[in-house]
Parts: sequence; C-alpha cells; structure tokens
Amino acid sequence: MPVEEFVAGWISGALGLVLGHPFDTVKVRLQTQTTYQGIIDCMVKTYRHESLLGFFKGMSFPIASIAVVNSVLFGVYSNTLLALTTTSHQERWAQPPSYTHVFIAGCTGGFVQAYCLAPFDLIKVRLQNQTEPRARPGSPPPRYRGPVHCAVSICREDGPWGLFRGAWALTLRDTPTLGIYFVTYEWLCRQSTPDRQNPGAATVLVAGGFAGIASWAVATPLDVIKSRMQMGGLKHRVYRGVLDCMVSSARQEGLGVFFRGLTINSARAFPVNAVTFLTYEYLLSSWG
Ligand SMILES: C[N+](C)(C)CCCC[C@H](N)C(=O)O
Repeated sequence: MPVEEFVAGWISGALGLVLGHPFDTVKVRLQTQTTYQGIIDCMVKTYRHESLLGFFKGMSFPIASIAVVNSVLFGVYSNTLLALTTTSHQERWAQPPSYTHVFIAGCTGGFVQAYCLAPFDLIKVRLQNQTEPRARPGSPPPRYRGPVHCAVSICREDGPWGLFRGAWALTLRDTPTLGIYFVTYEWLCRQSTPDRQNPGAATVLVAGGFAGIASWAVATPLDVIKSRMQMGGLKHRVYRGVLDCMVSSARQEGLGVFFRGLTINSARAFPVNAVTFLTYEYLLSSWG
C-alpha cells in the first residue's frame, strides 16, 4: 500500500486547513446561532467581541486531527483507485481511470474518513460555538476550556459514544460529496490538459478550487443538519435523528435554512482545496 499518498494527504490537508479556518468559524456560527445578520455582521461582531483570535478558536486541534483525516481520505481514495484500475499514482495521468472508478474511490475515501473525522469535527464545532471572549476577570468561564477538556466532558456526560454525535449525518454528507469532489477535479484537469499529460500547477489550483466548491455546494444542506445535531443537548434541542432535524429545522426556519453557510463555504472551499490539491500533487511527483 503506497504510504506516500497518506503523508502527502496529511501535509496538504494541514496547509489548506490554516487558510480556511477563519471562514469555517464564521460558517459554523452562522449555521447554529441566530444572532447574526450575515457574513459581514458575524465577522464584525466576532472581531469586536473576541479580536482576531476569535476566528482561530478551535484550530490547534483540527491542525493535528483533520490533517490526519485528510491523509485517510487521500490515502484510501488513491489505494482504492489502485485496486480498481491497477494504475499507480505516477501513471494515472497517462492511463486515466474511468470517472465511475474515480467516483467509487472518492465515495470509499469519504465514507472511511467520515468516521475518523466525526469526534474531531464535533469538538471543533463545540469550541467554535463558544462565543465568550477570552477569559476576563469576573466573566463566567466558557463551558469547555479546550479540546481535551471538551472531549473528556462529552465522554463524562454522554459516554464515549457521545463523541460520535452527528456521525451519521456526517457520513451521509461526505460519502457522495467526496465522490463528486474527485470526479470534478479529474474532469477539470483533463479538460484543460492535452491528452495523457500531467496537468500544470495553475490547472491543479483551479481544478482543486472548483472541486471544493462543487462538493461543498452539494454538501451544505447536510452540513447544516450535521452541525445542528452536534450541538444537540447544549443550546439546542436534541433531535431524534437526521430526518427529525431536517423536518423541524425546515418547519421553524423555512427551506432557506439548508443553504445557510453556502456562500462562506464556497469562499472557503476555493483556496483550501486549491492549496490541498497543489501540495498533494507536488509532493507525490517530487517523491517520484
Ligand atoms: C465533502 N465535503 C464537501 C463535505 C468536504 C470536502 C472536504 C475537502 C476539504 N478538506 C475541505 O475542508 O474543504
């Protein structure tokens, strides 16, 4: 099993993540809180209340963890493709796999990574939703002091399975949309590159960016549901399941609720995924 693909996935994920985290915080807040009028309002309030640091809440943890998850995604994707087509990464542009194979490998990668991502994503969302300013004397302390404290508190309150709250919604979100992610990337690269040649850096950046936007556009409705289920039991009610969360959110807030965070998700997705794919392709080709 080629290990470089996992390592390249890890490094490229970490770089993409730092770039995208401020967008991600605004997104999570817009999706789960009703105090903001829009992206700008949320940014201004976060800045005024919590300074620039507010945008980077909960980032140290994803850096270590979500980067590992990206490594699982790219590693499983690439190895599934290898099993389906028997062409290694080096030969993949010369002997392109079919889009069906790319889609199946992407869905497999998405499915496996969703379970690795679930506990980390839950902790990230809970920390991002703590809007209290940094410790000020006299103000009540936030519920969670940091990622480890958050994980321990969740285990204590809900048992270890509590860490997988929202995992099913996450799997539903990620399995098909990561298939779409890799198909879009492959398709755009092949469209703008002469037959059987490796795509150039600019092509990889643009194709990666649009692959991110396309997959997030489809993923956003389930992303909203996922975030809400993860917040269940805190400021939010506990939902009985994905369907219950969908129906009651739509009933209370209208169908528009499923598109909350779409603009910001797309704005974040372009740079994050452009950098992720460029780093990934670059590392793999420089390792031969
Ligand atoms: C499939 N879905 C769109 C949900 C996620 C795609 C993940 C890609 C990248 N790690 C990122 O954070 O943008």
